[in-house]
Amino acid sequence: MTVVVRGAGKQRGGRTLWDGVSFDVERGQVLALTGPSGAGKSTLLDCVGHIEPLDVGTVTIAGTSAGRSRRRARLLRRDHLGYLFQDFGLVPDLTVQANVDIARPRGGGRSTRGPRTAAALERVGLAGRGSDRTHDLSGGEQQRVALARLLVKQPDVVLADEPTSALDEANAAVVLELLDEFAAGGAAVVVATHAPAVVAWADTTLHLDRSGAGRPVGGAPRLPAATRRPPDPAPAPAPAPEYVRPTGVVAGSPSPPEGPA
Ligand SMILES: Nc1ncnc2c1ncn2[C@@H]1O[C@H](COP(=O)(O)OP(=O)(O)OP(=O)(O)O)[C@@H](O)[C@H]1O
Repeated sequence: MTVVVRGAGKQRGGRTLWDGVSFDVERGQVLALTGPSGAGKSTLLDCVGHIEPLDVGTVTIAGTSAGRSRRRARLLRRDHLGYLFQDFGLVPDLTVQANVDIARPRGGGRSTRGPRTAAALERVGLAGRGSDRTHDLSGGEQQRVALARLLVKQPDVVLADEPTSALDEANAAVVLELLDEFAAGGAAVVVATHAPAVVAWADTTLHLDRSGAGRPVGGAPRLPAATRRPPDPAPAPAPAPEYVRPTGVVAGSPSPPEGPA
């Protein structure tokens, strides 16, 4: 099990965002975190990502629990975790190449960095753009740079916060396709999202209901692969491009929540 969350709770401004949250994400599985705005999806993602601590409970990543140790949390971030942030998480004054080179590649030393970066940029459609300044790129292009960084890093766990919300359909399809590849390669993927198409694409859903108790009311059984596709697009002047998750992706089932039902 790559991600194991048990009895997690978090308060913000004196309010319980969520409490008693428990879930597992296996290798190759995609979990969608859903819930209304302010329910604490991004905060839960940050806690799983060891960007901020839980108030109570535990998060175990690839068999390691950092507990209260900042050093262990930093090592988990470095060695196992990869992020797609809503604001792309890039350094605006650096070039595209430098932003991808920030990633610490799994296996291989510095000598492999250049070729890996070049291959990753080509994979996301940014070949030849390595010397561009990041702040000159469109939002979709910046998200592609962030994806290239993940391709170099190849993390065990990919955490994505609204990864398609600022993108047009073509760029959103690229993001889901790449996230699919990470899952197919054995990563556990957790996506905070409002997008019905992303929820339909994911294997399982964990719903934060903003009840104060903050328990996950979701954890829907994984849809059969054949039905795991975005819903038919609403009638529109032009048909929306649609991304269908390929079959054969390894995926598991969610563990029942441990919190109060
Ligand atoms: N650094 C912070 N300090 C205090 N409160 C915060 C902080 N960050 C977020 N919050 C509050 O915590 C609550 C949960 O925020 P969060 O961004 O996790 O929700 P969300 O479900 O991801 O929302 P959205 O769908 O709008 O992105 C909100 O009420 C927010 O105002």
